[in-house]
Order: sequence, then structure tokens, then C-alpha cells
Amino acid sequence: MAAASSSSAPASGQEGAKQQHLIVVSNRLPVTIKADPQAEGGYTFSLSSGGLVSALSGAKKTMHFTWIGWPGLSVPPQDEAYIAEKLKTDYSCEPVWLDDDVADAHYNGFSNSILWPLFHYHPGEMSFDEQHWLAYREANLSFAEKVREVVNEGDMVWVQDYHLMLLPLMLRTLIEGSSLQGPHSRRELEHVRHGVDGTSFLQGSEDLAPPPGDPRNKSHRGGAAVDEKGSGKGTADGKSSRGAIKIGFFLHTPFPSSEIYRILPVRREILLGILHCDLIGFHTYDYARHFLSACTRILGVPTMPNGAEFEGRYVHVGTFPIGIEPATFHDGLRKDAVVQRLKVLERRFEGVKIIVGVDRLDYIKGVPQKLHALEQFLTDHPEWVGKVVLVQVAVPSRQDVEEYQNLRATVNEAVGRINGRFGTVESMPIHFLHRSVSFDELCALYAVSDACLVTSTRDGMNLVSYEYIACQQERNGVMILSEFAGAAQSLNGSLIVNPWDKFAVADAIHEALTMPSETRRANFEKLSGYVGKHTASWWGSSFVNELRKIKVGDFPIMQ
Ligand SMILES: O=P(O)(O)OC[C@H]1O[C@H](O[C@H]2O[C@H](CO)[C@@H](O)[C@H](O)[C@H]2O)[C@H](O)[C@@H](O)[C@@H]1O
Ligand SMILES: O=c1ccn([C@@H]2O[C@H](COP(=O)(O)OP(=O)(O)O)[C@@H](O)[C@H]2O)c(=O)[nH]1
Repeated sequence: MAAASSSSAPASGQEGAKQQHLIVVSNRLPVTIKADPQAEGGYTFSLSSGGLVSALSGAKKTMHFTWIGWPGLSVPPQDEAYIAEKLKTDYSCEPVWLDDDVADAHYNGFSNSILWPLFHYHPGEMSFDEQHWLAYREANLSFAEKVREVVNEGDMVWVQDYHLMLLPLMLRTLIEGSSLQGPHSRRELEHVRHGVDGTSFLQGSEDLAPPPGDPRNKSHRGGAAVDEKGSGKGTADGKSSRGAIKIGFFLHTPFPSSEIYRILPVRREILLGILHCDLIGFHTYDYARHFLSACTRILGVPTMPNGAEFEGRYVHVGTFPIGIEPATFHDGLRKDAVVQRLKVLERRFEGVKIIVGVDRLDYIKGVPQKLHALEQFLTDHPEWVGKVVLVQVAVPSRQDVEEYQNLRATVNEAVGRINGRFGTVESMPIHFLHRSVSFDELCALYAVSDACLVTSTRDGMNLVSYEYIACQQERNGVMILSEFAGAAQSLNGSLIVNPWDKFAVADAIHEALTMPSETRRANFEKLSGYVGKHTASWWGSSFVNELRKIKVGDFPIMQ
């Protein structure tokens, strides 16, 4: 652990003593850094917008706060200190530097080609590769070492998302020097800890090292050694101080049914990784239930509806549905530029109904399903041809991963075919934008649209649906929402659809376009009430307050 003076926490004084230190750890830092020879120090820095940044703005005001993450670029070693200093001073951030190949295999490899498809029920897209697993382990270890540098006893560490599922386990072992003796850990921790040559991210725990010649040393779960830095610095300072820090974890994606989850070759290791938390959060009750049932079936861990007993501790499990800051969109809609843009769009589409779609171009977003449903709708209702358009923003995403390149070709083909079939010289049914749009353009697009269509085949939450509602005060447009998005559990007042049923989605499009204004108003009131209350900052403070309240060693249910 850090000496108090090396942490960004106040070293002493009354305020420092009172304020609790919250350390948020996410794969990416919320700061965009760009090399710019004209800028002071050779780099520009800007705070990214996004759910997590808004969600934590409340906590930042009342707590001492540090954000740890990968800065998203590699720089010459001599520039690292300048960037780190700037991040610390201006943004309370601490960078984790990763080698390019480790960053690539961790993010594009294990995170986005293994965990992402599996967690979104696409096992066919999953390509397990032992080098990716090793990079995942190595990157998680680099994050753990950075946390160890800044953390102090009594701090809360909040780990974000599927990129960092081994981190809680590594923090317990590196920082607290405990928890390696339990019956569940003994076997699988070896797989996380030991490489082909038996090197470990810990020293001094040789009791768990596979003996030389042990076949596990050749297992895909072992593999290349953690580098010198990792193996050398990992000693837990000889301390055994369970409960010295509180650890929370939040998963932004779905947690799949255990029948899907158990496909993962390292299924035990990943579960053990997060079971070393005090609090684990999910967007929905279903995801929490799937996680608990995976723990029981795969690890034999005793569970209750709100937690699991793991190695003498109670791991609390809860649902914390994320939200947005609607005020940001309300303010956006008042901007002159947005008001003007809205007028232009209204004139351009006079007499035409607009359906908006905004998705990263990801196979989980069900864009082909959306296009097929629109095609079905225009086939069933030719009277609407020329009177309705789908404006589909498809934000390029993860273009280094093969499945995303294939998806782009599929979607391009479908757009071309449908526009070719239903288009006229005057109008095309689909306006397809394969790029991101500015915040102002997004506000205007949401506000001008009569319906929003979300057809994700799986989606942790889906914030686009919240943002659309935040922009519908005037128009009271209709939200058509996939039952497979986490948002469907909360957004009562939407038309809920099965995106795999193109006839049902086509019917919902018709219902949306012909819905009486009183019904739209009543639905909007319900939706807007929910979005206005369950904001991003509400989410952030709910989780942090829950973590703060937990007493380590408490067994609330099982006592
Ligand atoms: O930017 P990427 O690394 O490609 O990741 C994509 C997005 O992942 C996260 O989204 C997830 O979290 C959302 C908020 O909890 C949730 O609504 C959505 O269903 C998840 O997919 C992240 O929050 C986004 O910023 C990333 O763009
Ligand atoms: O050009 C765009 C269009 C949208 N978004 C934002 O991307 C986020 C998408 O979040 P969501 O939860 O719907 O899905 P995710 O992409 O995180 O899986 C929303 O906040 C959008 O406003 C964006 O960054 N650029």
C-alpha cells in the first residue's frame, strides 16, 4: 500500500482524515489525450463525456477521488512522467501504461473477442486464445500494481466492467496478502498466478506453485510468465489485513445464463476473480441471478438472492440500473445551434415520419434485425412508402475485430437492397450514417424523431433509449425497445419487442406511427418520470453508499 504521502489522498489534516478515498478503476481513463507538437508539453488533454463520468460527478464532490485507467495511447517513455503529472493534477487520474501488444490482446483479444461475445450470448463469435488470456491476466496485474501504489487502508476501490474481472482477486492478494488459502482458491488461483515456468505475480507463496513438471504448467491457463516487474513487485508486504480495503465491482454488460457462461474455458478463474469483492453490481435482477447461479453450479459456492458466501466472507450482490443525466440533453436542446438544426430537419422531413436508430455498429445491437423489420413493415404497409424514414446512426466500433468487419458488409448489403427496393428519386427509406455524430446533432436527431427503434439482441442497459426519452418533451415520440436490452426492465411505457420476430417489430413500428397523441403523452410521462429519477449520479451514489455501508465479515442473511 502507498504511504499516505504518495497517494493523491490528502496526507494529513482534519479534512483528509474525514474524507474517504474512492478509487475508480476502468479500462480507459475518462480523459482523451492526443499528441500535438503545438500544445504545451506536446499533448492535449480533454475530459471525455459519458455515463461513468456523470455518474461519478456526485461522488467526486463529497469524497477524495482517484481514477485509474489506461490512457488509450502509447507514448515515448520520456513523456510518461509529464502525462502522469498532468493527469494527476488536472483530473485526479493515474495512468496504467501497457505495452501495445498487451493492450491489444487484452482489449481486442480477451475482452472483446471472448468475454464480450459470450456475455452477449454469441458463443459462435468467441475465439478462445491462450495468448489473449495471458494478456488479460498481465493487463489486470498492471492495473493491480497501480492501485497498490495509491491505495491506503480504509479506501474503497470500485472496479468497472468485464475488462478487469481478475483485478479484485489480485488486489486482495497483492494488497491484503490474504485469501489464498480457501478451498476454492487453491486450485484455480494457480492458473491465474503461475506461468509456464511457474512464475507468479506473488512471491513467497510457493505452497501453491505447481511443482516442476506438473502438466498444469503447460495448460493454456498458465502460459507466458508475468514480466519481471509483475513477479518482482508482487509481495504482499507480509501483511494479512483482510478488510483493509473495500472492493466493489460493476458489470456494464449482461451476465449470461450459466448454460452459456459455462462454455468459457476459464469460467472458474473469472468467477473467482470477482468473488473477492465486498459488493458486485449488475444492471438487472436477471444478470445478478445468472451470476449467482453460475457461482453455485460452477464453484459450488453457497448463494442467497442477494449474495454469496465465499471463503468465510459474505459477498453482497445487487442491482443498480445505470441512467443518464437528462439535464445535459435538456440544456442541449436549448442551445441556439440545436434549435436551428431542429428547424432545418423539420423542414427537410415535412410530412414524413422519422424513426431514429443510434447504435455502435456491434453485432449485439441487432442492426440487421432492425433493417429486416423495416423491410417487413414497408412490405406490409406500402401506403407508408415515402412517408417514413429510418435515420440510422451506426457508430464505427472495434474495427480491428473480424466480426465487426463482417457485420459492416452485412449491414451495407441490407441497406442497399432495401433502399433499392423501396427508394424513389425523391426519397430513400433508410438514411444510413456510418460515423459518429456531434452531441448537438444527436440532440436534434432525437428531438425531431417520431419513434426510436432499439433492436439489440442483448445489451447491458442501452443508454440511447434513455437519451431519446430525455429529448421528447415536445414530441412525445414512441420508444420501441428490445426485450433483450437491460433498459426493457425499467422503461415502462415503451413498446417492448422481440427483435428476432420481424413481424412483431413491423407491427410495433405501425403501432408507433399511428399511436394517438394522448397515449403517447401518457407513455412519455411514465418514461420521463423514470429517466428523470434514475439518473447516472443516482446510480453512482447508490453503489458507493451501499459499498460504504457494508461491514466486512457481516453475514446479513446467513447468520
Ligand atoms: O468503447 P468500447 O470499449 O467499445 O465499449 C463499448 C461501450 O461499453 C460500455 O457500454 C456498456 O455500458 C453501458 C452503460 O452501463 C450500457 O448501457 C451498455 O449496454 C453496455 O454495452 C461503455 O459504458 C460505453 O461507454 C462503451 O462505448
Ligand atoms: O455518434 C455517437 C452517437 C452516440 N453516442 C453515445 O454512445 C452511447 C451508447 O451507449 P449505449 O449504452 O446505448 O450502448 P453502448 O454503445 O455503450 O454499448 C450513448 O451515450 C450515445 O449518446 C456516441 O458516443 N457517439
